[in-house]
Amino acid sequence: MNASSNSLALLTDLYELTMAYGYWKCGKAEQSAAFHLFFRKSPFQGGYAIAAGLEPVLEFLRSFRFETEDIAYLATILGNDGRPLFDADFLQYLAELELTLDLDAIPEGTVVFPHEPLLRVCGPILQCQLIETAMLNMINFQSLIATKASRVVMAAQGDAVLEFGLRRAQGIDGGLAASRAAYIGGCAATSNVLAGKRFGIPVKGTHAHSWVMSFDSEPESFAAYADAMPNNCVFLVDTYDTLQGVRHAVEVGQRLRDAGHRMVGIRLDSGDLAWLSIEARKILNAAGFPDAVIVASNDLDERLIQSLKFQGAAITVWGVGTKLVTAYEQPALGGVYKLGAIKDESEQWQPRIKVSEQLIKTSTPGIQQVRRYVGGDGMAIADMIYNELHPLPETCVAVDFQDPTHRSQFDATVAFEDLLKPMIRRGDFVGRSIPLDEIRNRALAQLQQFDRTILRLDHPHRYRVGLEEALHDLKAEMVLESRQRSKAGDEA
Ligand SMILES: Nc1ncnc2c1ncn2[C@@H]1O[C@H](COP(=O)(O)OP(=O)(O)OP(=O)(O)O)[C@@H](O)[C@H]1O
Ligand SMILES: O=P(O)(O)OC[C@H]1O[C@H](OP(=O)(O)OP(=O)(O)O)[C@H](O)[C@@H]1O
Ligand SMILES: O=C(O)c1cccnc1
Repeated sequence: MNASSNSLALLTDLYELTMAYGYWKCGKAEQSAAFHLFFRKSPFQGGYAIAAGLEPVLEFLRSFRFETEDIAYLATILGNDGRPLFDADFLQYLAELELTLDLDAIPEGTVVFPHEPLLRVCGPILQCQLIETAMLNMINFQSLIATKASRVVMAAQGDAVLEFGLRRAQGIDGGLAASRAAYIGGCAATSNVLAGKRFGIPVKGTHAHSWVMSFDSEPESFAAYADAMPNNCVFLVDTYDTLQGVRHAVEVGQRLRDAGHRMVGIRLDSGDLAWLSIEARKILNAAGFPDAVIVASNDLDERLIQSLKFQGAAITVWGVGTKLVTAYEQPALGGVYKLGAIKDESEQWQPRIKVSEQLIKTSTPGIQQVRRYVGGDGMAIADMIYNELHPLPETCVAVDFQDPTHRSQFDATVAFEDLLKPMIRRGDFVGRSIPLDEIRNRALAQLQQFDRTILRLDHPHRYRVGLEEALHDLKAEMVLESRQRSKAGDEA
């Protein structure tokens, strides 16, 4: 019997399971821990990211359990000694395991910055560890693509961006997840029909060169397309001679108009997109089609779109595929998942730190929350990461992450929002499932809260993210202690 399940409990790195086994063996399985998922550097040389991937994480957690066939598989894994890696009793423990974790998360579509916890997981350390890899996988990829999309959409300056990436995406899940994330980042539609069905994203498309090539002539191909879909005609005009193609589109467009329909526009997919679009616009306008859209595609990304805008291109809709869905110039967001605190035998939280030679890689201790201060004009002023284990003073001081000599003060009159929201408590979902359109609107609205100097594509102005002073001091103390301990160890 193959009771097929949606659970992805085995979607993990083996070391999560070996650690889980270790925790179980040494009696630490139920010890409470707090982990944070964050990235250290904004992608694409930019200054921000768009949080995405939470809904799939919630789905993963909702369906998380080790099925009979998962347990049977785990029983077949052998260690280096050729014996089963895991005890039967441990596998029985996994078979009965139900997650009892707390999860707080920054909602999808929020503008986020390096070092800010996008997710905070509290509960039995064994459970925290078992879900690490899958959560990183989902948040890293979708946040990366949502960010890429938001840059592309920003470069398009209000023109629609269509996501055309499925055929060159990183596999099936990469294609689906990318379409979802690209929509969050502001794309208007996708060519990916399954993503449309699954996530409710608008689907749009034109036609390929093969359509034109399958007829004896281009006009014949356009006419046949118009017969089949008189209200959905965006003619691909560059199969042979692009400007001649535009004239052929115009001829068919006039026939459509005479029959009471409307040609939507044309698509350019090769050649000098700036020059061709300007010439095509002249032809379309002269023929009485000033509203016909000009779609462009061909290896576009945010920089090329910016350049084409600079050149005065008359493109009104941008079809962007490969470079968007593969995050071509930076194919991964380096999100990590670090332990911030653990409870001791007397149930007191003890902060923990991972010290690194590189200050940027030294983790932040405590149970963290992110506070975003907002000015009277609605613009974000700065973010402050604080430790929920310590009460905040009336006036908070945020010590800049990169430059500790820079400190900002926020008294009780400054408006703020705490970004991490309760999603799961003791295994039960307590958040709200947010429709994708609402997430997308949140991202678009959030971007308005940040100065364009912060959002610009390259060498952006740095938005201030700081550690609340007491947390900054705790971190500094813990780093010093750790250094002293290792020095003492060296000397002993
Ligand atoms: N005006 C422009 N400014 C900057 N880059 C452009 C401009 N027009 C097109 N490009 C880009 O130049 C690259 C090459 O385009 P081009 O159409 O010459 O080659 P191609 O795609 O190999 O053509 P074909 O499909 O006909 O073989 C593409 O990435 C395209 O987006
Ligand atoms: O360049 P991208 O940003 O990835 O956008 C998608 C590309 O995919 C299609 O080309 P393809 O050659 O696959 O098919 P076609 O015959 O429709 O041009 C389309 O014409 C675009 O050029
Ligand atoms: O509809 C289109 O024009 C399209 C779809 C996928 C890839 N390239 C183009």
